[in-house]
Amino acid sequence: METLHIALIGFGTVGKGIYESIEEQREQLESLLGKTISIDAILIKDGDINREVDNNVLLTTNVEDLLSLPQLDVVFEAIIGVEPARTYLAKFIEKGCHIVSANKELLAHKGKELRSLATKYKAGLRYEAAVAASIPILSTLREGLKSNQIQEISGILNGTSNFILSELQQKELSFEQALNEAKEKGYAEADPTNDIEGWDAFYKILILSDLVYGEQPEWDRIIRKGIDEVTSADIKIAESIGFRIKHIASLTPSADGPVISVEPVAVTSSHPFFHVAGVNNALQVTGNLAGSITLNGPGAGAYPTASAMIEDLLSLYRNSSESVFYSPSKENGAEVADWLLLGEISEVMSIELLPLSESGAYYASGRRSDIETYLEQNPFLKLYPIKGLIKEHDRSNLALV
Ligand SMILES: NC(=O)C1=CN([C@@H]2O[C@H](COP(=O)(O)OP(=O)(O)OC[C@H]3O[C@@H](n4cnc5c(N)ncnc54)[C@H](OP(=O)(O)O)[C@@H]3O)[C@@H](O)[C@H]2O)C=CC1
Ligand SMILES: N[C@@H](CC=O)C(=O)O
Repeated sequence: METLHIALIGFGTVGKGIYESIEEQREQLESLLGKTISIDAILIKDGDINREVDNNVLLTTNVEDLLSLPQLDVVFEAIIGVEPARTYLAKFIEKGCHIVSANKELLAHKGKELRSLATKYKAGLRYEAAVAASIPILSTLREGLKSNQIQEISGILNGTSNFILSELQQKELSFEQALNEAKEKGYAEADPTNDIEGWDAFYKILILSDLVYGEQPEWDRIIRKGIDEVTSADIKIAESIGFRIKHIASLTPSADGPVISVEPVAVTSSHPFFHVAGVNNALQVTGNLAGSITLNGPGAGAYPTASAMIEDLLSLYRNSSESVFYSPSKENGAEVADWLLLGEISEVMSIELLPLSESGAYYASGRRSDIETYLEQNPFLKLYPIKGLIKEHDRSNLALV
């Protein structure tokens, strides 16, 4: 049988997960590929750490050692940030190697450049793991919803944030304790700023925007908030009146291009994200023909991420197209939305607020810009968009709480 020569860049949570998963599934993979697999080399940063890998694998801190291998078919990249990953991948693509990456920061910034380089050098570039780890959202969009116009994608896209919010909701833990647990489990990035400030979900939704609409909005026009300002008190008040706070990224088309928001949202029990707990991610995709489809599964961790990357490896040896583009209609989606406001009202304004509890929770309906104007005069109020249905009888019931 022919041999498929592989190298790994990065041997942390994800890199190790890929190595172990290939060993675990070797027989099945080789039978699916019709080739034997050889992991020839691994690039790491710290040459002093002892790594449990086969003696035949070249462990190196010098990328040139990988570039000078006599044959290299596929490079798995799992390091952090744009550089040096971009420079390394460009060199491998120029050699005609296929790339499988999990690096969402790199792909949000440089995906377009790498995709055109890959086309030029006839190399495959896959990155399913970069968005929602094990959930096959990119292949669902590419392969399963090609004939649809995608009207909305919304998702819980950061496993660490969902894990922390769930822990705060279910247990008497501090934010720091929950974050430390997420680090220990390999969900959070080494520097978790990207997770808790919403950057990680921001990069992921940008990758989806590129894939579905062929473009990204201007970054400074995107609302991006993390979970760093969500308190246990917010979570408990919301819970007591039937809401759950979730960190959600949304993508919709508009006449002016894609519109994105990334922020904590109050979801009602009717919404499919209400019960998405722990490290799980979920995506709701609305297609004009298919209607709304929800996918739910592990959004971080060694093996869920390795699963997506190994599926990418298999897809490289099948024929499948790189992207699905759809031109949105000229109509913008409805701008009026439902809002949950938590906190103290200092100045009354001409906006209808429905009290939802005695401990400072209010419902409002209106345009974001109007509500935000209201907030300028009421700095002690926090705003959460609501997702899920609010029926009239729910509103009056809640008002009595
Ligand atoms: N953890 C997860 O659940 C998921 C992570 N991802 C993405 O996968 C990537 C890797 O994440 P993760 O495995 O968690 O990160 P880790 O911090 O666990 O591992 C990073 C690895 O990259 C290596 N590395 C860092 N810089 C360099 C460099 N310049 N040259 C060579 N190797 C380098 C490190 O080497 P050394 O060991 O020597 O320090 C380490 O092995 C990130 O882009 C992340 O966003 C995507 C989906 C899920
Ligand atoms: N740190 C990320 C890892 C997966 O992308 C997360 O928590 O979702």
